[in-house]
Amino acid sequence: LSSVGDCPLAVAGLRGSVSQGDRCYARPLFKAVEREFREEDELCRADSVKNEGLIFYIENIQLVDSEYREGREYVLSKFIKQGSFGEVHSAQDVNTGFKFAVKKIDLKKFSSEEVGAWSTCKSPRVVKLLGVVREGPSISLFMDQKSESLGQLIVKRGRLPEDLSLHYHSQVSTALEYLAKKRVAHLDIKADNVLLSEDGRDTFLCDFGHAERLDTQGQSLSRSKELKGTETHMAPEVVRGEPRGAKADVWSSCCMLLHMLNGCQPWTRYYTCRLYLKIANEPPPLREIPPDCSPLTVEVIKAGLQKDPVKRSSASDLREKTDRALREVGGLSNPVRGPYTEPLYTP
Ligand SMILES: Oc1ccc(F)cc1Nc1nc(-c2ccncc2)cs1
Repeated sequence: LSSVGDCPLAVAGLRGSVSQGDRCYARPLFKAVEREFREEDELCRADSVKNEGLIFYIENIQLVDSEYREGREYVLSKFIKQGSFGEVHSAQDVNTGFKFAVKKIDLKKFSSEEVGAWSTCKSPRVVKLLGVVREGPSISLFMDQKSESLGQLIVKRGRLPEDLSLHYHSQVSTALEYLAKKRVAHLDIKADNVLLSEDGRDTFLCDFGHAERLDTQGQSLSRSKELKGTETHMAPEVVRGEPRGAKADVWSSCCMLLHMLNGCQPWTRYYTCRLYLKIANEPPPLREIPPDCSPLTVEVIKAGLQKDPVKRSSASDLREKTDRALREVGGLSNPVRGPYTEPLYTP
């Protein structure tokens, strides 16, 4: 067990236990570990359940005899939500009292991309992945616990004021700028996957369950045509099964901006049927931009909801436009915990 640099890492012992090593080996190792896990005999009996994985931040998560098991080294507390491919609970380390969130994924549904893409992201705008441990037939992903998601705040407030919506959109665009530089597409950008700090002023992107790595041209390496993400926020190229990349996240971030401004997801007030065909064939949902929005906010949404990904703004262009729009409305002045405002339309 040795700590490396400022982020001691427990690297998967391919056989049996959790140990430490260097983060930069996490990804190829994780491919190997994933293969290992898959090939692993399904006969792992309860008493010989394997416990192996990577713990990135060892000071808060304490291994015991180089193992980290639910019910022993940590305990689950309340159920939080159904994340992508697994249930999310809040949890606490028995020895340190450290609280965190954990998503438990069935081994068969586990994609090494969720860890590979996430573990390369070290940005203040992306929630920290604290570690990954296999527990028999499932994989547990540990992350920093946050108080609530942007999705929950929108439900509480009905819809958000323009300045607060632009403030959050600017931060998410910053996260997308970072992901694009790291050649990662998240592919499930939505308010439920944006977590808030205690005071509600800072956002953290989470849930890389649909993430894909990008090539030097910014196109997904996975070549998968699988429909990924949340239908109301899917970009036209995604629903058409065309090559998708970082620009798909830009489209989704503007769907999220409409969700914040209106209090309802785009398309849902006009259609109840499957939306894929509407997204592919109809014009972008610009008619859903609230009439009282400032002109620069309209510019942001028009630039991000270009159906052709080539014409669509990049995350960095969109962040600049969003910051200008926020300045035009006088900056962030509304409180995060403010009054309930009736959504423009309740489905
Ligand atoms: O992909 C994950 C990997 C590990 C986790 F622990 C959680 C997630 N996914 C999500 N977690 C949340 C959430 C967490 C904590 N508080 C409020 C919401 C919303 S989506």
